[in-house]
Amino acid sequence: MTELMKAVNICKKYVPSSDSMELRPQSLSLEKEKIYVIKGKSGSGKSTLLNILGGIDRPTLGSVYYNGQSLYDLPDKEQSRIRNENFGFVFQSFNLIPEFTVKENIILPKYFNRYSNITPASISRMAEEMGIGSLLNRKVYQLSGGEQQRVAIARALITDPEILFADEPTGNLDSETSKVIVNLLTRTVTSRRATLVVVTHEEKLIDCEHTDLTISDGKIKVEDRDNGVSGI
Ligand SMILES: Nc1ncnc2c1ncn2[C@@H]1O[C@H](COP(=O)(O)OP(=O)(O)OP(=O)(O)O)[C@@H](O)[C@H]1O
Repeated sequence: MTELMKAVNICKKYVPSSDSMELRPQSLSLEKEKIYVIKGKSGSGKSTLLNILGGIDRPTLGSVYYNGQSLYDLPDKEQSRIRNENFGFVFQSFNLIPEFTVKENIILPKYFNRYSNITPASISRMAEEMGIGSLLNRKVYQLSGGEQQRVAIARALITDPEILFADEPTGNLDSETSKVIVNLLTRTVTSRRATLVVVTHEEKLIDCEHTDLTISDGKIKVEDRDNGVSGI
Protein backbone atom coordinates (compact mmCIF):
# COMPACT_ATOMS: atom_id res chain seq x y z
CA MET A 1 0.00 0.00 0.00
CA THR A 2 1.28 3.47 -0.88
CA GLU A 3 0.80 6.37 1.48
CA LEU A 4 -0.88 9.37 -0.11
CA MET A 5 -1.49 11.67 2.80
CA LYS A 6 -0.32 11.82 6.37
CA ALA A 7 -1.68 13.94 9.21
CA VAL A 8 0.85 14.28 12.02
CA ASN A 9 -0.30 15.31 15.50
CA ILE A 10 -3.18 17.33 14.13
CA CYS A 11 -5.59 18.88 16.57
CA LYS A 12 -8.32 21.49 16.32
CA LYS A 13 -9.54 23.93 18.91
CA TYR A 14 -11.89 26.54 17.48
CA VAL A 15 -12.09 28.70 20.61
CA PRO A 16 -8.62 29.17 22.12
CA SER A 17 -9.97 30.14 25.57
CA SER A 18 -12.27 27.11 25.83
CA ASP A 19 -11.37 23.90 27.65
CA SER A 20 -12.80 21.69 24.95
CA MET A 21 -10.87 20.58 21.89
CA GLU A 22 -12.82 19.48 18.80
CA LEU A 23 -10.07 17.12 17.66
CA ARG A 24 -7.43 15.90 20.09
CA PRO A 25 -3.83 15.52 18.85
CA GLN A 26 -3.39 12.44 16.73
CA SER A 27 -1.76 11.13 13.58
CA LEU A 28 -3.37 9.46 10.60
CA SER A 29 -2.22 7.96 7.35
CA LEU A 30 -4.30 7.74 4.15
CA GLU A 31 -3.29 5.32 1.44
CA LYS A 32 -3.75 5.55 -2.30
CA GLU A 33 -6.84 4.03 -3.91
CA LYS A 34 -8.67 3.48 -0.64
CA ILE A 35 -12.05 4.58 0.65
CA TYR A 36 -12.23 6.31 4.04
CA VAL A 37 -15.54 6.84 5.78
CA ILE A 38 -15.60 9.53 8.48
CA LYS A 39 -18.28 8.67 11.03
CA GLY A 40 -19.42 10.01 14.38
CA LYS A 41 -22.26 11.76 16.14
CA SER A 42 -23.44 15.20 15.07
CA GLY A 43 -20.87 17.77 16.20
CA SER A 44 -18.16 15.15 16.77
CA GLY A 45 -15.80 16.84 14.28
CA LYS A 46 -16.37 14.97 11.01
CA SER A 47 -16.42 18.04 8.76
CA THR A 48 -13.55 19.51 10.76
CA LEU A 49 -11.39 16.47 9.98
CA LEU A 50 -12.41 16.43 6.31
CA ASN A 51 -11.62 20.13 5.95
CA ILE A 52 -8.22 19.75 7.62
CA LEU A 53 -7.29 16.84 5.32
CA GLY A 54 -8.69 18.67 2.28
CA GLY A 55 -6.50 21.73 2.82
CA ILE A 56 -9.51 23.93 3.59
CA ASP A 57 -9.04 24.47 7.33
CA ARG A 58 -5.62 24.71 9.00
CA PRO A 59 -5.25 22.53 12.12
CA THR A 60 -4.55 24.38 15.36
CA LEU A 61 -1.35 22.35 15.68
CA GLY A 62 0.23 19.62 13.59
CA SER A 63 0.88 19.10 9.89
CA VAL A 64 -0.79 17.48 6.90
CA TYR A 65 1.57 16.00 4.32
CA TYR A 66 0.38 15.36 0.79
CA ASN A 67 2.81 13.48 -1.41
CA GLY A 68 5.50 14.37 1.14
CA GLN A 69 4.80 18.15 1.15
CA SER A 70 3.56 19.90 4.27
CA LEU A 71 0.35 21.32 2.85
CA TYR A 72 -0.22 24.21 5.26
CA ASP A 73 3.44 25.29 5.13
CA LEU A 74 3.26 25.89 1.39
CA PRO A 75 2.56 29.40 0.02
CA ASP A 76 -1.19 30.04 -0.37
CA LYS A 77 -0.94 29.93 -4.16
CA GLU A 78 0.67 26.50 -4.09
CA GLN A 79 -1.94 25.24 -1.60
CA SER A 80 -4.69 26.41 -3.99
CA ARG A 81 -2.97 24.77 -6.94
CA ILE A 82 -2.85 21.41 -5.12
CA ARG A 83 -6.50 21.74 -4.06
CA ASN A 84 -7.57 22.63 -7.60
CA GLU A 85 -5.48 20.07 -9.45
CA ASN A 86 -5.26 17.11 -7.10
CA PHE A 87 -8.30 17.28 -4.84
CA GLY A 88 -11.99 17.17 -5.71
CA PHE A 89 -14.84 18.26 -3.42
CA VAL A 90 -18.50 17.28 -3.19
CA PHE A 91 -20.80 18.86 -0.61
CA GLN A 92 -24.22 18.15 0.85
CA SER A 93 -25.68 21.29 -0.74
CA PHE A 94 -24.22 20.51 -4.20
CA ASN A 95 -22.67 24.03 -4.53
CA LEU A 96 -23.69 24.36 -8.17
CA ILE A 97 -24.71 27.54 -10.01
CA PRO A 98 -28.49 27.00 -10.44
CA GLU A 99 -28.93 29.35 -13.43
CA PHE A 100 -26.16 27.65 -15.39
CA THR A 101 -26.72 24.52 -17.43
CA VAL A 102 -25.33 21.13 -16.46
CA LYS A 103 -22.62 21.52 -19.10
CA GLU A 104 -21.68 25.00 -17.86
CA ASN A 105 -21.40 23.75 -14.29
CA ILE A 106 -19.18 20.81 -15.23
CA ILE A 107 -16.92 23.05 -17.31
CA LEU A 108 -16.35 25.56 -14.47
CA PRO A 109 -12.93 24.15 -13.40
CA LYS A 110 -11.70 24.89 -16.91
CA TYR A 111 -12.31 28.60 -16.43
CA PHE A 112 -11.26 28.83 -12.79
CA ASN A 113 -8.12 26.74 -13.16
CA ARG A 114 -7.37 26.91 -16.88
CA TYR A 115 -7.83 23.19 -17.53
CA SER A 116 -7.19 22.72 -21.21
CA ASN A 117 -7.96 19.00 -21.12
CA ILE A 118 -11.66 19.61 -20.37
CA THR A 119 -13.26 19.35 -23.80
CA PRO A 120 -16.86 18.98 -25.03
CA ALA A 121 -16.08 15.29 -25.61
CA SER A 122 -14.71 14.74 -22.08
CA ILE A 123 -17.76 16.50 -20.61
CA SER A 124 -20.13 14.31 -22.62
CA ARG A 125 -18.28 11.15 -21.56
CA MET A 126 -18.35 12.21 -17.91
CA ALA A 127 -22.05 13.11 -18.08
CA GLU A 128 -22.86 9.73 -19.65
CA GLU A 129 -20.93 7.97 -16.89
CA MET A 130 -22.86 9.93 -14.27
CA GLY A 131 -26.19 9.12 -15.93
CA ILE A 132 -26.92 12.75 -16.86
CA GLY A 133 -25.94 12.59 -20.54
CA SER A 134 -29.39 13.71 -21.66
CA LEU A 135 -29.45 16.66 -19.24
CA LEU A 136 -26.39 18.58 -20.44
CA ASN A 137 -28.35 21.61 -21.67
CA ARG A 138 -30.80 21.76 -18.76
CA LYS A 139 -30.51 24.48 -16.16
CA VAL A 140 -29.47 23.05 -12.84
CA TYR A 141 -32.45 24.56 -10.97
CA GLN A 142 -34.70 22.34 -13.08
CA LEU A 143 -33.05 19.14 -11.79
CA SER A 144 -33.89 16.86 -8.86
CA GLY A 145 -31.54 16.66 -5.87
CA GLY A 146 -30.09 13.35 -7.04
CA GLU A 147 -29.46 14.74 -10.52
CA GLN A 148 -27.82 17.83 -9.05
CA GLN A 149 -25.50 15.68 -6.95
CA ARG A 150 -24.53 13.74 -10.10
CA VAL A 151 -23.59 17.06 -11.71
CA ALA A 152 -21.53 18.00 -8.64
CA ILE A 153 -19.71 14.64 -8.75
CA ALA A 154 -19.07 15.08 -12.49
CA ARG A 155 -17.65 18.55 -11.86
CA ALA A 156 -15.43 17.21 -9.06
CA LEU A 157 -14.12 14.33 -11.16
CA ILE A 158 -13.64 16.13 -14.49
CA THR A 159 -10.18 17.29 -13.35
CA ASP A 160 -9.23 13.68 -12.52
CA PRO A 161 -8.35 14.34 -8.85
CA GLU A 162 -6.19 11.99 -6.81
CA ILE A 163 -8.48 12.39 -3.78
CA LEU A 164 -12.18 13.12 -3.69
CA PHE A 165 -13.48 14.67 -0.46
CA ALA A 166 -17.23 14.34 0.01
CA ASP A 167 -18.99 15.94 3.00
CA GLU A 168 -22.42 14.38 3.58
CA PRO A 169 -23.03 13.97 -0.18
CA THR A 170 -26.40 12.32 0.48
CA GLY A 171 -27.52 14.62 3.29
CA ASN A 172 -30.23 16.24 1.15
CA LEU A 173 -31.39 13.09 -0.65
CA ASP A 174 -33.99 10.40 0.07
CA SER A 175 -32.77 6.95 1.03
CA GLU A 176 -33.19 5.34 -2.39
CA THR A 177 -31.34 8.18 -4.17
CA SER A 178 -28.68 8.12 -1.43
CA LYS A 179 -27.96 4.49 -2.22
CA VAL A 180 -27.54 5.25 -5.92
CA ILE A 181 -25.28 8.26 -5.27
CA VAL A 182 -23.05 6.42 -2.76
CA ASN A 183 -22.71 3.56 -5.23
CA LEU A 184 -21.86 5.99 -8.04
CA LEU A 185 -19.23 7.69 -5.87
CA THR A 186 -17.48 4.50 -4.75
CA ARG A 187 -17.65 2.94 -8.23
CA THR A 188 -16.30 5.95 -10.11
CA VAL A 189 -13.55 6.66 -7.57
CA THR A 190 -12.47 3.01 -7.62
CA SER A 191 -12.43 2.82 -11.42
CA ARG A 192 -10.21 5.95 -11.52
CA ARG A 193 -7.90 4.46 -8.89
CA ALA A 194 -8.46 7.56 -6.76
CA THR A 195 -8.94 7.86 -3.00
CA LEU A 196 -12.28 8.78 -1.45
CA VAL A 197 -12.72 10.49 1.92
CA VAL A 198 -16.42 10.70 2.69
CA VAL A 199 -18.36 11.99 5.69
CA THR A 200 -21.62 10.14 5.96
CA HIS A 201 -24.33 9.02 8.35
CA GLU A 202 -25.21 6.34 5.79
CA GLU A 203 -22.16 4.13 6.21
CA LYS A 204 -24.34 1.03 5.78
CA LEU A 205 -24.70 2.03 2.13
CA ILE A 206 -20.98 1.55 1.51
CA ASP A 207 -20.84 -2.03 0.31
CA CYS A 208 -17.18 -2.21 -0.71
CA GLU A 209 -13.95 -2.54 1.22
CA HIS A 210 -13.23 0.64 3.17
CA THR A 211 -11.71 2.08 6.34
CA ASP A 212 -13.85 3.70 9.00
CA LEU A 213 -12.53 6.80 10.77
CA THR A 214 -14.88 7.05 13.73
CA ILE A 215 -14.65 10.22 15.83
CA SER A 216 -15.70 10.13 19.44
CA ASP A 217 -14.67 12.60 22.17
CA GLY A 218 -12.19 14.15 19.74
CA LYS A 219 -10.36 10.88 19.10
CA ILE A 220 -10.32 9.06 15.76
CA LYS A 221 -10.63 5.29 15.73
CA VAL A 222 -9.37 3.62 12.53
CA GLU A 223 -10.97 0.30 11.51
CA ASP A 224 -10.70 -1.60 8.23
CA ARG A 225 -13.90 -3.10 6.91
CA ASP A 226 -12.93 -5.96 4.65
CA ASN A 227 -16.36 -7.20 3.78
CA GLY A 228 -17.57 -3.67 3.22
CA VAL A 229 -20.60 -4.17 5.41
CA SER A 230 -20.11 -2.09 8.53
CA GLY A 231 -22.31 -1.85 11.53
CA ILE A 232 -23.99 -5.20 10.88
N1 LIG B 1 -15.87 27.76 12.61
C1 LIG B 1 -16.19 27.25 13.80
N2 LIG B 1 -16.04 28.01 14.92
C2 LIG B 1 -16.34 27.50 16.15
N3 LIG B 1 -16.76 26.23 16.37
C3 LIG B 1 -16.92 25.46 15.29
C4 LIG B 1 -16.65 25.91 13.96
N4 LIG B 1 -16.89 24.89 13.09
C5 LIG B 1 -17.30 23.85 13.84
N5 LIG B 1 -17.32 24.19 15.16
C6 LIG B 1 -17.69 23.30 16.26
O1 LIG B 1 -16.83 22.17 16.21
C7 LIG B 1 -17.55 20.97 16.51
C8 LIG B 1 -17.39 19.99 15.38
O2 LIG B 1 -18.05 20.50 14.23
P1 LIG B 1 -18.17 19.68 12.88
O3 LIG B 1 -18.96 20.51 11.92
O4 LIG B 1 -16.82 19.26 12.47
O5 LIG B 1 -19.00 18.42 13.35
P2 LIG B 1 -19.74 17.27 12.49
O6 LIG B 1 -19.41 15.98 13.15
O7 LIG B 1 -19.37 17.43 11.05
O8 LIG B 1 -21.25 17.66 12.72
P3 LIG B 1 -22.59 17.34 11.86
O9 LIG B 1 -22.72 15.86 11.74
O10 LIG B 1 -23.68 17.94 12.70
O11 LIG B 1 -22.43 18.05 10.54
C9 LIG B 1 -18.99 21.39 16.77
O12 LIG B 1 -19.17 21.51 18.16
C10 LIG B 1 -19.10 22.75 16.09
O13 LIG B 1 -20.04 23.56 16.73
